Amino acid sequence: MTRSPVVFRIPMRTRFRGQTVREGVLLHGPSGWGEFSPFPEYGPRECARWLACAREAAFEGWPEPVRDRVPVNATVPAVDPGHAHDIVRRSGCGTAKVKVAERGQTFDDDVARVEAVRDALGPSGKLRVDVNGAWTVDEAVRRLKLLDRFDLEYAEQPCATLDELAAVRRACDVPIAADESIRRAEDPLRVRAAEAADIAVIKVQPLGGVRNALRVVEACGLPTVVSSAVETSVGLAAGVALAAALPELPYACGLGTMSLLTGDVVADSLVPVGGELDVRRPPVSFDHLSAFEIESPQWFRRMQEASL
Ligand SMILES: O=C(O)CCC(=O)c1ccccc1C(=O)O
Ligand SMILES: [Mg+2]
Repeated sequence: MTRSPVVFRIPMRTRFRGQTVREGVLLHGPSGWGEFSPFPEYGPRECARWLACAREAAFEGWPEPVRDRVPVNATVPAVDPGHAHDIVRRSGCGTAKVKVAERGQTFDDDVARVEAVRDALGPSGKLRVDVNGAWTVDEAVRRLKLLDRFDLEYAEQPCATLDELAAVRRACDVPIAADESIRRAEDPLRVRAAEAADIAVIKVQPLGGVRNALRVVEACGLPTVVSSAVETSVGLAAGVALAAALPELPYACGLGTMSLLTGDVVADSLVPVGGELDVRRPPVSFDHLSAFEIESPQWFRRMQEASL
Protein backbone atom coordinates (compact mmCIF):
# COMPACT_ATOMS: atom_id res chain seq x y z
CA MET A 1 0.00 0.00 0.00
CA THR A 2 1.24 3.47 -0.87
CA ARG A 3 0.82 6.15 1.77
CA SER A 4 -0.03 9.80 1.18
CA PRO A 5 2.76 12.41 1.30
CA VAL A 6 3.33 13.99 4.72
CA VAL A 7 4.70 17.47 5.50
CA PHE A 8 7.02 17.78 8.50
CA ARG A 9 8.51 20.65 10.47
CA ILE A 10 11.35 19.87 12.89
CA PRO A 11 13.03 22.58 15.03
CA MET A 12 16.83 22.63 14.90
CA ARG A 13 18.94 22.46 18.03
CA THR A 14 21.00 25.49 17.05
CA ARG A 15 20.72 27.96 14.20
CA PHE A 16 22.47 26.54 11.12
CA ARG A 17 22.84 28.27 7.77
CA GLY A 18 20.50 30.97 9.09
CA GLN A 19 17.75 28.37 9.69
CA THR A 20 16.02 27.42 12.92
CA VAL A 21 13.66 24.73 11.54
CA ARG A 22 13.78 22.09 8.80
CA GLU A 23 10.65 21.48 6.81
CA GLY A 24 9.85 19.20 3.91
CA VAL A 25 7.65 16.50 2.43
CA LEU A 26 8.02 12.75 2.88
CA LEU A 27 6.94 10.81 -0.23
CA HIS A 28 6.02 7.14 -0.19
CA GLY A 29 6.26 4.64 -3.04
CA PRO A 30 6.95 0.97 -3.75
CA SER A 31 10.64 1.38 -2.87
CA GLY A 32 10.05 3.18 0.43
CA TRP A 33 10.12 6.77 1.65
CA GLY A 34 11.87 9.75 0.08
CA GLU A 35 12.48 13.27 1.41
CA PHE A 36 11.85 16.52 -0.48
CA SER A 37 13.26 19.33 1.68
CA PRO A 38 14.73 22.17 -0.39
CA PHE A 39 15.72 25.28 1.57
CA PRO A 40 13.12 28.10 1.61
CA GLU A 41 14.94 30.36 -0.87
CA TYR A 42 15.11 27.79 -3.69
CA GLY A 43 12.90 28.20 -6.77
CA PRO A 44 11.14 25.55 -8.88
CA ARG A 45 14.13 24.80 -11.14
CA GLU A 46 16.39 23.93 -8.25
CA CYS A 47 13.56 22.17 -6.41
CA ALA A 48 13.04 19.87 -9.40
CA ARG A 49 16.37 18.17 -8.64
CA TRP A 50 15.53 17.83 -4.93
CA LEU A 51 12.23 16.23 -5.95
CA ALA A 52 13.99 13.82 -8.33
CA CYS A 53 15.98 12.59 -5.33
CA ALA A 54 12.80 11.94 -3.29
CA ARG A 55 11.14 10.18 -6.25
CA GLU A 56 14.17 7.97 -6.84
CA ALA A 57 14.00 6.90 -3.18
CA ALA A 58 10.26 6.21 -3.34
CA PHE A 59 9.91 4.69 -6.80
CA GLU A 60 13.27 3.33 -7.96
CA GLY A 61 15.58 2.52 -5.09
CA TRP A 62 19.36 2.79 -5.09
CA PRO A 63 22.40 1.01 -6.53
CA GLU A 64 24.02 -1.82 -4.61
CA PRO A 65 26.33 -0.79 -1.74
CA VAL A 66 29.99 -1.79 -1.79
CA ARG A 67 30.49 -1.23 1.96
CA ASP A 68 28.28 -1.60 5.03
CA ARG A 69 29.53 1.33 7.11
CA VAL A 70 30.27 4.97 6.30
CA PRO A 71 32.65 7.11 8.38
CA VAL A 72 31.24 10.56 9.20
CA ASN A 73 32.39 13.86 10.70
CA ALA A 74 30.83 15.66 13.63
CA THR A 75 29.31 18.90 12.32
CA VAL A 76 30.03 21.89 14.56
CA PRO A 77 27.81 24.96 14.00
CA ALA A 78 29.07 28.48 14.80
CA VAL A 79 28.66 27.97 18.56
CA ASP A 80 30.89 29.05 21.46
CA PRO A 81 34.08 27.05 22.16
CA GLY A 82 32.72 25.14 25.17
CA HIS A 83 29.66 24.01 23.24
CA ALA A 84 31.82 23.09 20.21
CA HIS A 85 34.02 20.96 22.48
CA ASP A 86 30.94 19.14 23.87
CA ILE A 87 29.49 18.45 20.41
CA VAL A 88 32.71 16.79 19.27
CA ARG A 89 33.18 14.75 22.45
CA ARG A 90 29.58 13.57 22.47
CA SER A 91 29.69 12.64 18.76
CA GLY A 92 32.30 9.91 19.16
CA CYS A 93 33.69 10.97 15.75
CA GLY A 94 37.41 11.23 15.02
CA THR A 95 36.75 13.87 12.35
CA ALA A 96 35.01 17.22 12.88
CA LYS A 97 33.85 19.93 10.50
CA VAL A 98 33.72 23.41 12.01
CA LYS A 99 31.61 26.23 10.63
CA VAL A 100 33.54 29.51 10.51
CA ALA A 101 32.89 33.04 9.15
CA GLU A 102 29.38 33.22 10.61
CA ARG A 103 27.75 36.60 10.10
CA GLY A 104 28.02 38.78 13.21
CA GLN A 105 31.07 36.91 14.52
CA THR A 106 34.80 37.70 14.31
CA PHE A 107 37.80 35.70 13.12
CA ASP A 108 38.85 35.49 16.79
CA ASP A 109 35.60 33.60 17.42
CA ASP A 110 36.58 31.18 14.63
CA VAL A 111 40.06 30.66 16.04
CA ALA A 112 38.66 29.95 19.52
CA ARG A 113 36.12 27.45 18.13
CA VAL A 114 38.70 25.65 15.98
CA GLU A 115 41.12 25.52 18.92
CA ALA A 116 38.42 23.98 21.15
CA VAL A 117 37.59 21.39 18.51
CA ARG A 118 41.26 20.44 18.06
CA ASP A 119 41.46 20.03 21.83
CA ALA A 120 38.35 17.80 21.83
CA LEU A 121 39.64 15.65 18.93
CA GLY A 122 43.18 15.23 20.20
CA PRO A 123 46.20 15.39 17.88
CA SER A 124 45.22 12.36 15.76
CA GLY A 125 41.71 13.64 14.92
CA LYS A 126 40.94 15.24 11.57
CA LEU A 127 39.67 18.80 11.52
CA ARG A 128 38.14 20.60 8.55
CA VAL A 129 36.55 24.05 8.34
CA ASP A 130 33.59 25.22 6.23
CA VAL A 131 33.60 28.89 5.20
CA ASN A 132 30.46 28.76 2.99
CA GLY A 133 32.11 31.11 0.49
CA ALA A 134 32.38 34.03 2.91
CA TRP A 135 36.01 35.14 2.49
CA THR A 136 37.91 37.10 -0.15
CA VAL A 137 41.01 35.44 -1.62
CA ASP A 138 43.31 37.54 0.60
CA GLU A 139 41.30 36.79 3.73
CA ALA A 140 41.19 33.09 2.89
CA VAL A 141 44.94 32.78 2.27
CA ARG A 142 45.82 34.67 5.44
CA ARG A 143 43.24 33.01 7.68
CA LEU A 144 43.80 29.46 6.46
CA LYS A 145 47.52 29.87 7.17
CA LEU A 146 46.65 31.01 10.70
CA LEU A 147 44.11 28.23 11.27
CA ASP A 148 46.52 25.62 9.92
CA ARG A 149 48.35 25.79 13.23
CA PHE A 150 45.50 23.49 14.35
CA ASP A 151 46.33 21.17 11.40
CA LEU A 152 43.51 21.42 8.87
CA GLU A 153 42.48 18.40 6.80
CA TYR A 154 40.89 20.78 4.25
CA ALA A 155 38.90 23.99 3.89
CA GLU A 156 35.41 23.79 2.37
CA GLN A 157 34.41 26.60 -0.01
CA PRO A 158 36.65 29.35 1.43
CA CYS A 159 35.47 31.78 -1.28
CA ALA A 160 32.39 32.08 -3.45
CA THR A 161 33.68 31.72 -7.03
CA LEU A 162 35.72 29.08 -8.88
CA ASP A 163 38.44 31.57 -9.84
CA GLU A 164 38.78 32.61 -6.20
CA LEU A 165 38.96 28.98 -5.05
CA ALA A 166 41.68 28.33 -7.64
CA ALA A 167 43.66 31.38 -6.48
CA VAL A 168 43.47 30.27 -2.82
CA ARG A 169 44.46 26.75 -3.80
CA ARG A 170 47.57 28.04 -5.60
CA ALA A 171 48.55 30.29 -2.69
CA CYS A 172 48.21 27.97 0.30
CA ASP A 173 48.94 24.39 1.33
CA VAL A 174 45.56 23.61 2.89
CA PRO A 175 43.56 21.36 0.52
CA ILE A 176 40.41 22.99 -0.87
CA ALA A 177 36.95 21.38 -1.10
CA ALA A 178 34.20 22.70 -3.37
CA ASP A 179 30.62 22.61 -2.02
CA GLU A 180 28.38 25.47 -3.20
CA SER A 181 30.35 25.40 -6.50
CA ILE A 182 28.84 21.95 -7.18
CA ARG A 183 25.07 22.20 -7.47
CA ARG A 184 24.34 21.29 -11.07
CA ALA A 185 25.47 18.32 -13.16
CA GLU A 186 27.79 20.48 -15.30
CA ASP A 187 29.52 22.11 -12.30
CA PRO A 188 32.11 19.39 -11.55
CA LEU A 189 33.60 19.74 -15.01
CA ARG A 190 34.06 23.46 -14.37
CA VAL A 191 35.65 22.81 -10.98
CA ARG A 192 38.03 20.40 -12.63
CA ALA A 193 38.84 22.70 -15.57
CA ALA A 194 39.54 25.62 -13.22
CA GLU A 195 41.69 23.38 -10.98
CA ALA A 196 39.69 24.97 -8.21
CA ALA A 197 39.50 22.10 -5.71
CA ASP A 198 41.15 18.96 -4.35
CA ILE A 199 37.92 17.48 -3.03
CA ALA A 200 34.27 17.54 -4.14
CA VAL A 201 31.47 17.85 -1.57
CA ILE A 202 28.45 16.06 -3.01
CA LYS A 203 24.86 16.34 -1.76
CA VAL A 204 22.25 13.98 -3.16
CA GLN A 205 19.16 16.22 -2.98
CA PRO A 206 20.55 19.23 -4.90
CA LEU A 207 22.16 16.85 -7.42
CA GLY A 208 18.94 14.99 -8.21
CA GLY A 209 19.39 11.69 -6.40
CA VAL A 210 21.89 8.89 -5.85
CA ARG A 211 22.28 7.79 -9.49
CA ASN A 212 22.72 11.33 -10.77
CA ALA A 213 25.18 12.13 -8.00
CA LEU A 214 27.19 9.00 -8.91
CA ARG A 215 27.49 10.31 -12.46
CA VAL A 216 28.56 13.71 -11.15
CA VAL A 217 31.25 12.11 -9.01
CA GLU A 218 32.55 10.17 -12.01
CA ALA A 219 32.65 13.27 -14.22
CA CYS A 220 34.39 15.20 -11.47
CA GLY A 221 37.30 12.81 -11.00
CA LEU A 222 37.95 14.16 -7.49
CA PRO A 223 37.82 12.38 -4.13
CA THR A 224 34.33 12.87 -2.74
CA VAL A 225 32.81 13.79 0.60
CA VAL A 226 29.08 13.01 0.68
CA SER A 227 27.27 15.53 2.88
CA SER A 228 23.71 16.05 4.02
CA ALA A 229 21.49 19.08 3.62
CA VAL A 230 20.47 18.58 7.29
CA GLU A 231 17.76 16.03 6.62
CA THR A 232 15.69 13.55 8.61
CA SER A 233 16.93 9.96 8.61
CA VAL A 234 14.81 9.44 5.48
CA GLY A 235 16.84 12.02 3.56
CA LEU A 236 20.12 10.97 5.17
CA ALA A 237 19.56 7.38 3.97
CA ALA A 238 19.90 8.59 0.36
CA GLY A 239 23.26 10.20 1.18
CA VAL A 240 24.33 7.02 2.96
CA ALA A 241 23.31 5.01 -0.13
CA LEU A 242 25.54 7.21 -2.30
CA ALA A 243 28.48 6.99 0.10
CA ALA A 244 27.98 3.22 0.26
CA ALA A 245 27.96 2.88 -3.54
CA LEU A 246 31.07 4.95 -4.29
CA PRO A 247 34.04 2.85 -5.42
CA GLU A 248 36.31 4.86 -3.11
CA LEU A 249 35.56 6.74 0.05
CA PRO A 250 38.81 8.26 1.35
CA TYR A 251 37.24 10.91 3.64
CA ALA A 252 34.66 10.91 6.43
CA CYS A 253 31.28 12.12 5.15
CA GLY A 254 29.12 15.01 6.40
CA LEU A 255 26.17 12.74 7.15
CA GLY A 256 26.31 12.86 10.94
CA THR A 257 23.82 15.72 11.10
CA MET A 258 20.87 14.09 12.91
CA SER A 259 22.10 15.66 16.15
CA LEU A 260 21.41 19.13 14.66
CA LEU A 261 17.66 18.36 14.72
CA THR A 262 15.47 18.05 17.83
CA GLY A 263 13.70 14.94 16.55
CA ASP A 264 13.32 12.45 13.71
CA VAL A 265 10.63 10.62 11.73
CA VAL A 266 12.06 7.14 12.33
CA ALA A 267 12.44 5.16 15.55
CA ASP A 268 16.06 4.12 14.99
CA SER A 269 17.79 7.27 13.69
CA LEU A 270 20.86 7.32 11.44
CA VAL A 271 23.26 8.54 14.13
CA PRO A 272 26.93 7.58 14.15
CA VAL A 273 28.31 4.94 16.50
CA GLY A 274 32.07 5.06 16.90
CA GLY A 275 32.21 7.66 14.11
CA GLU A 276 30.37 5.51 11.56
CA LEU A 277 26.86 5.13 10.18
CA ASP A 278 25.49 1.73 9.31
CA VAL A 279 24.37 1.45 5.69
CA ARG A 280 20.64 0.97 6.14
CA ARG A 281 17.30 2.62 5.52
CA PRO A 282 15.24 3.01 8.69
CA PRO A 283 11.45 2.91 8.13
CA VAL A 284 9.27 5.92 8.96
CA SER A 285 7.61 5.57 12.35
CA PHE A 286 4.20 7.20 12.48
CA ASP A 287 4.59 7.52 16.26
CA HIS A 288 7.64 9.69 15.70
CA LEU A 289 6.37 11.48 12.62
CA SER A 290 3.12 12.56 14.30
CA ALA A 291 5.01 14.93 16.63
CA PHE A 292 6.30 16.88 13.60
CA GLU A 293 3.52 16.57 11.03
CA ILE A 294 2.01 19.86 9.84
CA GLU A 295 -0.73 20.91 7.42
CA SER A 296 0.85 22.86 4.60
CA PRO A 297 -0.75 23.55 1.24
CA GLN A 298 2.34 25.65 0.41
CA TRP A 299 4.57 22.56 0.48
CA PHE A 300 2.28 20.68 -1.89
CA ARG A 301 2.30 23.68 -4.19
CA ARG A 302 6.08 23.78 -4.02
CA MET A 303 6.26 20.12 -4.90
CA GLN A 304 3.86 20.60 -7.79
CA GLU A 305 5.79 23.58 -9.16
CA ALA A 306 8.95 21.50 -8.99
CA SER A 307 7.35 18.81 -11.18
CA LEU A 308 6.27 21.13 -14.02
O1 LIG B 1 28.96 18.55 5.94
C1 LIG B 1 28.47 18.46 7.08
O2 LIG B 1 29.14 18.15 8.07
C2 LIG B 1 27.01 18.70 7.29
C3 LIG B 1 26.25 19.35 6.19
C4 LIG B 1 26.50 20.82 6.04
O3 LIG B 1 27.45 21.35 6.54
C5 LIG B 1 25.50 21.63 5.35
C6 LIG B 1 24.17 21.32 5.55
C7 LIG B 1 23.17 22.08 4.97
C8 LIG B 1 23.49 23.14 4.17
C9 LIG B 1 24.83 23.48 3.95
C10 LIG B 1 25.84 22.70 4.52
C11 LIG B 1 27.25 23.05 4.17
O4 LIG B 1 28.09 22.17 3.98
O5 LIG B 1 27.56 24.21 4.00
MG1 LIG C 1 29.62 23.36 2.96
